[in-house]
Amino acid sequence: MKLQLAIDDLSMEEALKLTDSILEYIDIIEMGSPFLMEYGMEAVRSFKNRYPEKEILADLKIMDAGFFEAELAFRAGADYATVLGVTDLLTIQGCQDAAEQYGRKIYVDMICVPDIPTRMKAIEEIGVFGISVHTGVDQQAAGRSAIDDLKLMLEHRQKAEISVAGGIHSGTIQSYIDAGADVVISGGGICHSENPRLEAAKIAKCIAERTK
Ligand SMILES: O=C(CO)[C@H](O)[C@H](O)COP(=O)(O)O
Repeated sequence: MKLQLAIDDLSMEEALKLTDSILEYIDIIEMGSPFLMEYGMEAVRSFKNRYPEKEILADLKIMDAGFFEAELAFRAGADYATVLGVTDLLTIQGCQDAAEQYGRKIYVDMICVPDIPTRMKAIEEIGVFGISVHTGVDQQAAGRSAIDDLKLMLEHRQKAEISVAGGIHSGTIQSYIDAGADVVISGGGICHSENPRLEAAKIAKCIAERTK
């Protein structure tokens, strides 16, 4: 089980300082969608250069032009790019083609997919590396959590890795671990904690105990 730090709404300076301070606890560094809107692919290049031993995920949430947009991320050094599960399967296939050409990986973000089991089957046929359960920030504000969708996706997965995001922090991580996610993603839980290093350490400790 891996821990993915999502960097969404920090400045570049804040993001580098925070990442430096918690590096030992994280496996994947996500360049979040708002962070990429602010800094573009230069953010991916900078983070890959500074942390070559870590995996970098570009959360592009691709909706169209799958090959072209995924290629932008891979050329900048991303190990993973994301595409939306609600888009056309041709777009997801384009992303997968780019991943195969560059030797990298795609995660399909299932935010707002109405019929998860049916869509998962079609997505798995494309052969993507991973599928993400995602309860978005706006959905979290309306009181939703990702745990039920995670359980549903784990029930229906064939071989894709499953990651989960949606307001996860040290107080809620245990249920996601117990359910059996392959990757847990924490953004605001770590980045907006009063003590991000302590928060990341607590999450990493729960994960380490599970994998003992
Ligand atoms: O993709 C995202 C928002 O669209 C976030 O990166 C993801 O939801 C993780 O952040 P948080 O833990 O704050 O929910």
